[in-house]
Amino acid sequence: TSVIVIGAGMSGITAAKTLSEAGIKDFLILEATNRIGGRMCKTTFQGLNVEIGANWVEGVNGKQMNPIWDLAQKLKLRNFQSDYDNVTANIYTHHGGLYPHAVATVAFDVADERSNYTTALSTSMSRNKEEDISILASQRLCNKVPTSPLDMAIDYYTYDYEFAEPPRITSLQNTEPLPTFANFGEDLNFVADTRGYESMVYHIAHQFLTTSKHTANISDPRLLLNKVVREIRYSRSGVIVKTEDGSMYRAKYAMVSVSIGVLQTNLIKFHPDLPHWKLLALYQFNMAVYTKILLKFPYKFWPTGPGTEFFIYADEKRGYYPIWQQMENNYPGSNVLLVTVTDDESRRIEQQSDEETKAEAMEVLRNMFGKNIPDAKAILVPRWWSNRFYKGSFSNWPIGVSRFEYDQIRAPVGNVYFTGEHTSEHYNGYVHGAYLSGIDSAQMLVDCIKKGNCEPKFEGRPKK
Ligand SMILES: Cc1cc2nc3c(=O)[nH]c(=O)nc-3n(C[C@H](O)[C@H](O)[C@H](O)COP(=O)(O)OP(=O)(O)OC[C@H]3O[C@@H](n4cnc5c(N)ncnc54)[C@H](O)[C@@H]3O)c2cc1C
Repeated sequence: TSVIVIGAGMSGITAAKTLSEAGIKDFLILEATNRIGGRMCKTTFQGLNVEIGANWVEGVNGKQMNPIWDLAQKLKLRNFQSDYDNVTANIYTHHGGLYPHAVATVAFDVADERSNYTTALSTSMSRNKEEDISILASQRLCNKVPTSPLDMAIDYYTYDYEFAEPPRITSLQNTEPLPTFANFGEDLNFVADTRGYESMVYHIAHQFLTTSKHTANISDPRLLLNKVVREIRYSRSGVIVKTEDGSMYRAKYAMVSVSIGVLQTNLIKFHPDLPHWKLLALYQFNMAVYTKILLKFPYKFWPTGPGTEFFIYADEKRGYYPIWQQMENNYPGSNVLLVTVTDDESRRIEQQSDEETKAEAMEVLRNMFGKNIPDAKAILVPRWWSNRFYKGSFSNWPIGVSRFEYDQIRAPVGNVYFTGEHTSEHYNGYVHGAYLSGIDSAQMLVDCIKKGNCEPKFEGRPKK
């Protein structure tokens, strides 16, 4: 085999397809789980097909076409443009009831000023090649650090809800403005299709892997499921990949597409160890945790209709069951609510029972809607952080990592290549980042195999 691709999520499958199209067809894909798609993953909840991983096509209706939006349209994936416009009118206090619209509007205006300031600051700092700071530091500079429950809730909605980490951690210069929205557009479209968002990965796989005529399942012997890679030995003569079941595979090259969260653990042992420069870069980047909790009710007690899709709960504790989405648009008649938590709250919730989480969520809902609402009949709590094959949901760019270090994350080490959303040049954290990185990393490898160009050029270290 020429290449062993490790992992069959969006990036691994796209990388293998790119290799195949370049005539490199003797590859093998080793995937730890019993399915392809990775963090694009549907499941059933109370009779609905729902997404526990990626849900939105992010970056729609902009000056460039997001390739994932293009694919979603070709596949006619059922989707809905998320309506955030009226969220100012839907912010609940932790004492019960809504904030008066005028109060919330003023708070949103201040948040807008803060955000405009930070974006302008980021642009000028990048132009002047100044060192990066956190988003929080930029908020301090404009003397507008959010401290009240209302301001913190709006701040959470602006930053944590996108990056899954707070402004004190997130890099200013690498997120403001964010290439996803600047290039592909500001809109987000929520996928709610019985085939699942993962059907996009299957669609790509079907274009180059053999499919069984009877079942439409992938039957290609080059895709091996339930193969947990535990060791990669690499040397000038090639790679030897060992899996948990004791199998051993040889190839000239490896393409590693596992998440940066997995690369930060010792699930996969590299022999020799990855070099210090590589480890430093991998360990400095962050794997954030974003958790979408679904709750099913006997009936609706929340407002529905235009302008009600999203509502915010402003607790004294920042990030405590903060962002709610009612699913009437996406799953009519389902009586389902989605609440999103991130970061430390996600980790805390993953470690407690679902019953405890349900009780906490119910208390929050009773704070918002009163004591007489019915208990949830069912709850779904995904656990991406505890899962050894993911260790979180997506990468987030922290302060202290420059473009130079970022390039080290995606740089190959000998004949071991790296791909995945965390290696995307501009779109880390997103499905389109995973897709584009699969193409880019495979192209790097094709250049090496076909043209002997095995030392890809990245930007040098910035001069101080
Ligand atoms: C909760 C959540 C919400 C998200 N929301 C959005 C969203 O709305 N919009 C958006 O654009 N993006 C979103 N994302 C991010 C998006 O899902 C990812 O960026 C993208 O799917 C990552 O693809 P990937 O190929 O890089 O990695 P993965 O999908 O993680 O693929 C890597 C594969 O490697 C396998 N693997 C791991 N370890 C091993 C091993 N040792 N041996 C063999 N195989 C292994 C895994 O099982 C997996 O299949 C979300 C992610 C999560 C989890």
